Amino acid sequence: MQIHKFGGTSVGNAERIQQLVAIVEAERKRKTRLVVVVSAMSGITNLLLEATQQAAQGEVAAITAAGATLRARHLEALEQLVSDGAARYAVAAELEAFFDRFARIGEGIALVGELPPRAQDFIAGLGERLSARLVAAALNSRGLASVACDADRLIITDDTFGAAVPDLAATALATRERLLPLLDAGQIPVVTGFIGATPDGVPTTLGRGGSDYSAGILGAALEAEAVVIWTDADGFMTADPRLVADAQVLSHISYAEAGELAYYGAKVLHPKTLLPLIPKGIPLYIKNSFRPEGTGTKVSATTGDWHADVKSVTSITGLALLTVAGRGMLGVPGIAARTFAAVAAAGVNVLLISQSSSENNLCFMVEGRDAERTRSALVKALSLEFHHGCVERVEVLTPVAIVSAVGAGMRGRPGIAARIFSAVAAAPANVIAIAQGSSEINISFVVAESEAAAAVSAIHERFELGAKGLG
Ligand SMILES: Nc1ncnc2c1ncn2[C@@H]1O[C@H](COP(=O)(O)OP(=O)(O)O)[C@@H](O)[C@H]1O
Ligand SMILES: N[C@@H](CC(=O)OP(=O)(O)O)C(=O)O
Repeated sequence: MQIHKFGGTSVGNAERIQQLVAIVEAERKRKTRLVVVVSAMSGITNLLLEATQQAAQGEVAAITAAGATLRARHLEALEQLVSDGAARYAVAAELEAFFDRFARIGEGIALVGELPPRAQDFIAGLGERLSARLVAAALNSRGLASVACDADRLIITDDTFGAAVPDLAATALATRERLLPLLDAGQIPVVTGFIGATPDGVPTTLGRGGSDYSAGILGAALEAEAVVIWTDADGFMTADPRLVADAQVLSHISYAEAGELAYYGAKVLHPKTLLPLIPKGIPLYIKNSFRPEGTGTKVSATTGDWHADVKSVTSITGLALLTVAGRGMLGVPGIAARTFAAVAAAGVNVLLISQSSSENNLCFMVEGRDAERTRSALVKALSLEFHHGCVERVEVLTPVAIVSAVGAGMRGRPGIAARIFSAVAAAPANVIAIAQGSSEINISFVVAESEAAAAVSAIHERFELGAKGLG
């Protein structure tokens, strides 16, 4: 049994869904038991969230406008995908019920002028409920028996709306109980990615981009033999192909390498996807739905791509660097603990940490949108340190980017950092802060956002990642 997940671009319109059907048909010939996981059509999650946020400001017209786009995109695709009138009518009626719920909840939000997290999560996951029905209808009209399944009856989570944490044991039970009979009956379940529900059935979401994670969770629950992520890139590449024209596909990398790459900006995979798969040793494949004949990338416990050092360079932009500084910080215990406790209490995610060895400067990276909130939380939490003069400043530098060089072959090999930083200096790009984990498979550093692309290209070139052609 395999899980095949299709991202927003791969279900973005009728033509893309036809391509999905062709892929599933070909895979079905190789494997009888398949589970399909789908994201919302590209742009739909943003449309839904932006409209409800505007509604919460009292702009009810935003709901009407978004509702019209939602309806047009899905009904137009349905029209092209299902020729049988009765079948189309039945699916259209299901979709209409969701459009109606969106309008009613949206109007309610505008009326009360507030967007409760619970309502936000329900709205955020509507796109997946719609696309799952479209995809199942398209598969059925091609003679591939399918049924749309809402994951709020499969993936059981806590109630952290917007970033819900799955209960893997409860999920395995629910998923096996509901999906195995469908698979036994020769059906293809088409499961909504991104969404789950609390044990009492309140819908949640797994975090933006979380449909990949859904595929990983379902893969582990069903003990799949493989999880395949269909996206719009050929696989994990030596760099983002939008930044480096001669980036190459990596044919086989390890879970650890893929985890680092995903965490540090390779958007082809949500960083949490591998977590449920690793303990079970289930391999994951990334493949391009625009070029299904390509070999893609295999991700497993071992690494097949032999490469002596750096394998891939990634970057994340739109970040801010916060620095807590003061000459009096030297030898004062607990400043780091108080700093990060305050950051955690503000609900802010830290992407990288670096401390100068003289201990008078501690810096870390957060998303740009969290910068001001983090700064004020720190000024408040460190008020005693300010008072005693051991902390003198909390500074924000933005926009900055993290650039990361990743490769299992970097471990224990001297001279890699020197080659990375001489390439970056020649780019030219100025390195603001550096971090290396003790796993030694990743060196990350901070540059001004405007210099990130040049730094990525310079490392890619220095390590001959384009020319060599890995794998
Ligand atoms: N190292 C990398 N390897 C491959 N793709 C990358 C890498 N870094 C960034 N990307 C980008 O990630 C994009 C895929 O992410 P996304 O559009 O979110 O996919 P989907 O909608 O299918 O979930 C690719 O188009 C590619 O430009
Ligand atoms: N639709 C959701 C979940 C998702 O994973 O989408 P995609 O696979 O298109 O990145 C989002 O936009 O966050």
